[in-house]
Amino acid sequence: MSHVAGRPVASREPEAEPHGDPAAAEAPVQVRGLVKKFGTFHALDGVDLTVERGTVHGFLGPNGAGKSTAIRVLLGLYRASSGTVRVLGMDPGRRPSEVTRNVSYIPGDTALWPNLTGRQVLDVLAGLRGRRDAAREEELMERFSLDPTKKVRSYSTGNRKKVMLVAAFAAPTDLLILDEPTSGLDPLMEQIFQDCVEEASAAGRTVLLSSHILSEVERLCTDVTIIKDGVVVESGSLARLQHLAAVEVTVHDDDETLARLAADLAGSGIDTRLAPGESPRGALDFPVDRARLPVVLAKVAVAGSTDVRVASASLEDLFLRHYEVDAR
Ligand SMILES: Nc1ncnc2c1ncn2[C@@H]1O[C@H](COP(=O)(O)OP(=O)(O)OP(=O)(O)O)[C@@H](O)[C@H]1O
Repeated sequence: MSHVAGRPVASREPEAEPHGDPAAAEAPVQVRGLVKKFGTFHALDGVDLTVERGTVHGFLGPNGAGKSTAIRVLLGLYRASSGTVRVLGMDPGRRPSEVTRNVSYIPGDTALWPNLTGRQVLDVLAGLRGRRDAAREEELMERFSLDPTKKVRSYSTGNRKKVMLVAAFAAPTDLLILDEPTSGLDPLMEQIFQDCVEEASAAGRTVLLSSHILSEVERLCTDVTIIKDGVVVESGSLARLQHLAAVEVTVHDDDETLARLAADLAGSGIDTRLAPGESPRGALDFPVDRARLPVVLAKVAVAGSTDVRVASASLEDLFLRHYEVDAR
């Protein structure tokens, strides 16, 4: 296998879809009504997902929501039970090898060949793909501080992940599908990962990023899809979803004024999270639907409070809304 080390590997099969093809004009990932059953269990139950060209799209959801299953269908590793799936203009169920050759994929569980060195793994992966940017691989190995001469079995979890990161970012692909790519990375490497995603995006590459690290998604992603129990519960641009979600209102004043305001708001059905008889202790801090904000501000004005702050929901607020329903 090491015979291909350090030099470009010739393509053994024809390219999937040349650029300029009508397929190049459509969104790199288009999924409609995707159902994936394991026996009678619906792991995915009618999922729609569109990842537009050049975007970094966050794919979020609680454990067991169906993210990895959906990603495996995108790569042709699982067959869809029903629905339509197009990746780079191809049906991965019918052309799995062409899809995998043209997509940089980091699986959630990084099982590599234990007897190969990091470099030999990169050789194999590049050989399977049929195209390689060896100079970029060297640069990324340096940035991720990866010693490619060690055998995989001696690598830590983080170092195994780095081999996949180097292979994914260095490969000359237009689409990266990354399934929890930073699990096991230390904060410094996480930072380098984020830089690499931003560089990929700046170069016009499209990224689908499954992650549990909300700060990572908030920094990197333009769009998000949140999935739960195999069903999409939110999807769209992050800015729009944050706009539609509840806002957080904070009012500072003396306790007497705040207690009066809380009672007034409660009379209009707005819960300020202040239990009966509880002191506001200098601040009221509560979420409210954006549509009801004018009512809240009118009551704040009547109370005579002037120290008021309104903040958009964070991705965490958005996400926890769905988690909290789960916990009930
Ligand atoms: N090969 C399989 N056979 C049977 N059930 C499976 C299989 N793969 C996944 N599942 C089930 O499908 C559901 C979705 O799993 P999946 O791994 O896609 O979730 P996930 O969103 O990636 O979760 P996590 O965040 O924990 O990685 C789970 O209930 C899981 O147990």
